[in-house]
Amino acid sequence: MADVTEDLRSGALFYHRNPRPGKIEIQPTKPLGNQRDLALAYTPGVAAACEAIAADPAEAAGLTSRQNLVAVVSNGTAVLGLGNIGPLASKPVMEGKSVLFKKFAGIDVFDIEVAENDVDRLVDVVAALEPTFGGINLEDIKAPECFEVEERLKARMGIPVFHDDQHGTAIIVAAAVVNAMELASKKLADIKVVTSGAGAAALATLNLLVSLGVKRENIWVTDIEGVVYEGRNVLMDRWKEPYAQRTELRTLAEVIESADVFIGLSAGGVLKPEMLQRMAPVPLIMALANPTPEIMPDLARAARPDALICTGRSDFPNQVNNVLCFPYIFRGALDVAASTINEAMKAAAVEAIAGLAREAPSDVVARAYGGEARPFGPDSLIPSPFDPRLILRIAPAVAKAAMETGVARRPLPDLAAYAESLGRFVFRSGFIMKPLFTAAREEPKRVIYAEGEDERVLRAVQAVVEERIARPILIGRPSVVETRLRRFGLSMAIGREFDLINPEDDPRYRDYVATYLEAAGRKGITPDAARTLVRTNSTVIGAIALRRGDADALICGLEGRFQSNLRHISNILGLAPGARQMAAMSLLITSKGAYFLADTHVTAEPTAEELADMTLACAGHVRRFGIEPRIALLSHSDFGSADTASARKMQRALALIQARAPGLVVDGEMAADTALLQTIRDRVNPASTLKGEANVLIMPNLDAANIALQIVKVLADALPVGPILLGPAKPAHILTPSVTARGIVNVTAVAVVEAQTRLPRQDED
Ligand SMILES: NC(=O)C1=CN([C@@H]2O[C@H](COP(=O)(O)OP(=O)(O)OC[C@H]3O[C@@H](n4cnc5c(N)ncnc54)[C@H](OP(=O)(O)O)[C@@H]3O)[C@@H](O)[C@H]2O)C=CC1
Ligand SMILES: CC(=O)C(=O)O
Ligand SMILES: [Mg+2]
Repeated sequence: MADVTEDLRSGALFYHRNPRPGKIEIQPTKPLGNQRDLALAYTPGVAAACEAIAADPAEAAGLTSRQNLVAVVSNGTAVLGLGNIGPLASKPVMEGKSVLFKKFAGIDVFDIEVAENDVDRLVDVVAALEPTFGGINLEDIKAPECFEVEERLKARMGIPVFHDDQHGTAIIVAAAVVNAMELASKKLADIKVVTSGAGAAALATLNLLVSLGVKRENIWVTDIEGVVYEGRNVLMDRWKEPYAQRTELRTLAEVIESADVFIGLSAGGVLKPEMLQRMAPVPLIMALANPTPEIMPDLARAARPDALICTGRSDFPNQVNNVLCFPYIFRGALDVAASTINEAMKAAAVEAIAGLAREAPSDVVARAYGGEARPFGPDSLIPSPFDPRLILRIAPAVAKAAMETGVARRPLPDLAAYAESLGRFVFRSGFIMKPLFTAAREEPKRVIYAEGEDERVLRAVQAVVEERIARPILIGRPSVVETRLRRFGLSMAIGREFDLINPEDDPRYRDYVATYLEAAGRKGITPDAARTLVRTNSTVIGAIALRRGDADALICGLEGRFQSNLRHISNILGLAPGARQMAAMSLLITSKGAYFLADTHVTAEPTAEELADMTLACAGHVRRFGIEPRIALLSHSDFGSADTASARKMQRALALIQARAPGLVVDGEMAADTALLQTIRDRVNPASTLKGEANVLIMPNLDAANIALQIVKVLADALPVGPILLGPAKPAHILTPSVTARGIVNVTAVAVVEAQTRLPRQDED
């Protein structure tokens, strides 16, 4: 493998071998834990599902996984740019495509490698798979056979058939061309396009570009035989024929003269630096062969500093790869049960992808690329594959186009709701956070961010502004904030979308010192210390601003220790009426559901009274998520099975809680599995007042809570939200240094809703 380092090669082999061979497995989606499940899933119960489908084939969509199942089919004749390596050797690529379908769009895939090169027989094999699948993705089948295979399958099958190397590639190349021509101020109708390659990807790309306005007479095609010209009879076919030029020119080196766009979909290294010299000003060079591009970007850049350069690889800017398209075009098609993927659906995908690149980059993109996400420009012509907005934009656009062109068998009643529902594939926090975002948007509050110069805060604040959930106030130096906004390509501006407190120069400085001394003068803060801290400690500044009513909520904690931030907040804000101490609740969003844990960050050994306080405070917060709390007081002991001090403490806490909030669903002390599984609870204590799975887990001490939080977070790949600070007089949250921008946005929504509806006194629950 040229241009793939030995390090990457051995790393890839290790990756594929360990911890078990391959990249994908199949998981059941229903329990099969007992005799009854067996009778439902298999015989005799399964007969009911079979009969329903026999009576009405449309029932298959609701009774089987077919509607979310795609076949990635290859015969291994044009595997990447590796050529005809056969179906077995193609399997790693097909498994890879399957993983991408699943990870990016939640689509299940069987990869099907077929040892068959005869077009008739290959068509028969694939067509016969129709009962199994909701869609067919043909992959790495060489031209010209691939054209006929696809055409005939489309005619025969009632489900989408999509040759990814043709159309996935065409769509993403077209999006990049559209954007590049905008940057270069060139019109599609005027540009000269030259290809290297006249295969599946190249010809489909040219067909799409022609439909978008590129003139056929301005297109010059070359392949292994050189220029495709009128009268050539070697390696010609009816798909190349429309691009044959009446010309004496015979080589790529000749036809590249004055070209605006080079599209390489052939083989590594065929484009030479001297050829680039002769291209038009601001040429677009798309060297898309995998794994080795037609020219390496550094060589191209050296030859043409003004060029816009794309490759198919993830290790260079502008990765033009069909992964940006195929998961999402299928998502949209499957979700409306489209009978086909037609031209309108492809055009919608081009427009969605091109448009997305022109939006400001998201924080998730930035994280995936180590802070290297760029705003729209020469090095960011198209979105990155990790842009979470791809699915949100492409799938609805495709579904809409399918509906408008009458190929959607199950049109969606509400496209906006559909687009929103796709968030589940992106932010696992999307659904559970939804009620808070909606509520926050109804009455945005002023939220102050202590670490206003931090990249994550800036990216989060851009999202907060776009989501319209708060009016942000950043603590930071204006020059630093402005420079960083520019560097990260964020469009918001000081005074327009957000306000700033400059710690080095703020007219309210004296007032803030006075407020600080009034709040904390009797808590060991001397006037000298107050003057210094009000200049240097952003948590102190933020808390004072909150106390004075200059803001409605505070978010801090990206810097400094949790306990020291907590001390400042306690000193300056004090406790809410009825609260006896602070506590922290953390939300963990797992694939099994959402769980709230307390006290994960504040009190090392809470008393029974403190546990009762925090439980009631947690219950109030959990309801803000639209969730009815089902609370378990956890212990090593199960309903009295052990007579230890900590078990007795939890029992006492239960009595206190029940006395103060008789209606609350709470029980304990119990073990964690008893809390989470009704079946165990039925056995251990059938009389438990807790029914169903607990969603609020109160831990006996800080160690247990924090350790459980971190273990579940890591092992279950759970998404944490919080910590959510319980007990301060005004909404203030101390995040942890590892928080992400998305985490900051989530806690902002929590804080805004909290500011809108301060908790009732804890014993009013
Ligand atoms: N970045 C991306 O997303 C994608 C990239 N690709 C890449 O594009 C390339 C082609 O894929 P695909 O269209 O599926 O394959 P095909 O086999 O259908 O087409 C290959 C084409 O390249 C031509 N070709 C091969 N070697 C040379 C050469 N040395 N000089 C000029 N032309 C040559 C072939 O010519 P002939 O037929 O005359 O031999 C043929 O026209 C691969 O490298 C693949 O990895 C493909 C899909 C997506
Ligand atoms: C990306 C891809 O599909 C290919 O190179 O074949
Ligand atoms: Mg391919």
